[in-house]
Amino acid sequence: MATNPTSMFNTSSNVLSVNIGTSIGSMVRRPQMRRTLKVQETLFSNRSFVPKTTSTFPRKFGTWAARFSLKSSLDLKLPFKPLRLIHMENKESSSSRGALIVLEGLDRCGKTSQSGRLYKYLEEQGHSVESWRFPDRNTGVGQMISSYLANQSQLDDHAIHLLFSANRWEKRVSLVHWIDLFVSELYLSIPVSLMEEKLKSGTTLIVDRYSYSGVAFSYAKGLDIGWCKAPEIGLLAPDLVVYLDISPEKAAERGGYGDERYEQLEFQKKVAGSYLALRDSSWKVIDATLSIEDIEKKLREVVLDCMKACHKGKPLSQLWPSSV
Ligand SMILES: Nc1ncnc2c1ncn2[C@@H]1O[C@H](COP(=O)(O)OP(=O)(O)OP(=O)(O)O)[C@@H](O)[C@H]1O
Ligand SMILES: Cc1cn([C@H]2C[C@H](O)[C@@H](COP(=O)(O)O)O2)c(=O)[nH]c1=O
Repeated sequence: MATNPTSMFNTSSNVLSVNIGTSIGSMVRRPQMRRTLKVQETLFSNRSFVPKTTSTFPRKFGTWAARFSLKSSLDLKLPFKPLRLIHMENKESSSSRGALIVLEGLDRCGKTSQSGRLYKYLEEQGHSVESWRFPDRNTGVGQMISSYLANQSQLDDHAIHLLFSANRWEKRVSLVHWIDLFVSELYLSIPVSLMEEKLKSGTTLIVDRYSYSGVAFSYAKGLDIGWCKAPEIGLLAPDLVVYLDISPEKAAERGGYGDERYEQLEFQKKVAGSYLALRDSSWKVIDATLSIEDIEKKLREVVLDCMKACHKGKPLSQLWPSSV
């Protein structure tokens, strides 16, 4: 039995498969479970809901329950058999999509300044673009992270690592799509990947820090690199990672340095070493000690190239590109 939820689903096709029988059966019998079901389905979200390797007992029970519930309890005359698969073709072509651009680097290297400038430029050029950042401190998980970074709370290194990762997973899925199953109170939620959906609809995402920060900072604390990467597996892989390269000493001279937990020279030196271990073919390195304007120019070049490739049909992929 697969242990990684994402590995249980067919991610290569643009088809959504929903085992309606099982879901309706459970929902009709125990309406209070509807919320739970949605959460479970959200956790297992991807292109197909039906795990291929799960035990058959719950599925068969769900089938029976669906038939029993729908025929006997409610005596509903539904225009479909209780158990069937819905195949929803995703009309959005994978050929013309936005790019997932990630900015990485040591604290104070200039990511936020460059994200803002890049966003403004792309928007002015008429591109559909959004600026994201991790940690997203607006969510419940993000607030715990923020309090930890501000030294207002203490957490085990593994625990904070998992919170950072959870903060990325919670931005991956949004429950915005619902299918009306012809019965007023019965709704089946279709989890939609927030990030994937945006990219497929043509929006380019500029993301200030991503999984690479997650691994680099925890690995710098001495945690096992494979362990650090594991919770990131299955998140979308960036199309481009721009590493803003600055020495820890120079970064420490910049304004605002030292405000948060990790902004300490010796630790940042270790983080710089961790980043080196993470570089792969999706990375471009830009000298972050250049003027803001020069960095901006170089950044635009690599970003526009990447956006062109995505527009032409470069497929989306998942982390982690190399073996853990
Ligand atoms: N190229 C640059 N040259 C000199 N100073 C810069 C440059 N880029 C940014 N700065 C300054 O460095 C400081 C940090 O910049 P910024 O907030 O953009 O970095 P950051 O990487 O987002 O930081 P953090 O990771 O700590 O949030 C700011 O005071 C900013 O004005
Ligand atoms: C995403 C992420 C971040 N961190 C660290 C890196 C920084 O020191 C802070 C975030 O600060 P910012 O000013 O908001 O960029 O958190 C981390 O350790 N793990 C992560 O996944």
